[in-house]
Amino acid sequence: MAAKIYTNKDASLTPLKKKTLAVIGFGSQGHAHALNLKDSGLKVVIGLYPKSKSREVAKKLGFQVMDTAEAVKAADVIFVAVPDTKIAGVYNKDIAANLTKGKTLLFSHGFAVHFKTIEAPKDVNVIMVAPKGPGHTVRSQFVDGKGVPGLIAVHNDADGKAKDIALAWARGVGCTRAGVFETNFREETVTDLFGEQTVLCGGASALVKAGFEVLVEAGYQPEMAYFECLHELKLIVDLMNESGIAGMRFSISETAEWGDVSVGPKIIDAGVKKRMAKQLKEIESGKFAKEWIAEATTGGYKKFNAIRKAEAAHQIEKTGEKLRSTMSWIKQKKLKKGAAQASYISSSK
Ligand SMILES: NC(=O)C1=CN([C@@H]2O[C@H](COP(=O)(O)OP(=O)(O)OC[C@H]3O[C@@H](n4cnc5c(N)ncnc54)[C@H](OP(=O)(O)O)[C@@H]3O)[C@@H](O)[C@H]2O)C=CC1
Ligand SMILES: CC[C@](O)(C(C)=O)C(=O)O
Repeated sequence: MAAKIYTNKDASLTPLKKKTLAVIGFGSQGHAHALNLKDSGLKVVIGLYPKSKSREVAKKLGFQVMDTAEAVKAADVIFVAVPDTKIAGVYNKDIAANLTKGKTLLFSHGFAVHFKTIEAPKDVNVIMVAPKGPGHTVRSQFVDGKGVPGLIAVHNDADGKAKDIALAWARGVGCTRAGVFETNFREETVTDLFGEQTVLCGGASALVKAGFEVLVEAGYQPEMAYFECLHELKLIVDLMNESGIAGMRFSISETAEWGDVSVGPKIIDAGVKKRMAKQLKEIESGKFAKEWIAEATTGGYKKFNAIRKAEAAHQIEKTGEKLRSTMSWIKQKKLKKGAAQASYISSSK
């Protein structure tokens, strides 16, 4: 039997009405869920650590901001919207002691629960609502009357209401406008990590940079390389997003389509698939998670920060900044991780 896709008609906000919802963290996902739930008429408070720069941003948007432990105490549903490798620290310090019977712990990615960096008590619901899109898009789509599709999962159903609460949250943040699919924490965690590493973020950016470098190293202008390998990628992916690979091929020239089907598989060949399958095993075995947790904790982000610095200095970024400056409809963002990310948002309705 085909899996059910839940839409607005299958999801009621009632399980969350007259409840207090705490969003812990006000970054990419946190700010989007908080604003969308508030605009859906629900009561939301924000939990943050004392020195967070996001406290002011959240206050200006009309939220009551509390210390994390206080927000957990006050809430019926607690969305842990902090970085995956920090969840255990926040959980042990501020959440565990205040997580009394009947509360619901909610995640938008299964990393901490699946890899057991935390273990919640049995008398608490543990659920997931994972929008399949970046937080800033979860917000901008909602404001436009749309929504990004999402996944729900129930890890622990303490009171028999866990799935209804997950569906209500998915409705409140706009996911049921697009369609919601039920999964489990393992499947979401593994497929999400696989997608972002090999195709969406890791695969796509490595492919774009490789194409850019080949053209520039062969003497072509960086502006040409940027248009061909990065700018137009979005336009092509938009067509795939609207109507599949077939829809994209419908719009491109016959010459491009022949190049696509005859040359593409020689570039992304069996070797790439083999390495993708190997990476899938490393995700499944927990090897990736173990190494990433070590880098983010005992490693102090040393390797990660060095790579971030080198990547930001790549010629493609300077070329892009110059070319995007004439396209006023592309927002010019000053990107700084960890500095009140929520301030890039479109505001509350
Ligand atoms: N980014 C995305 O679009 C997606 C993220 N997810 C998941 O959502 C979760 C959150 O990720 P993301 O939104 O990217 O995170 P961000 O890095 O964007 O934001 C994290 C937030 O947590 C806050 N924070 C850090 N430490 C603490 C603490 N001790 N107590 C309270 N708040 C704290 C940060 O504070 P400050 O503002 O001061 O930095 C920030 O507001 C993760 O589980 C992630 O996997 C899932 C799908 C997509
Ligand atoms: C593709 C990256 C993502 O998995 C996402 C936006 O869904 C993430 O974790 O940020």
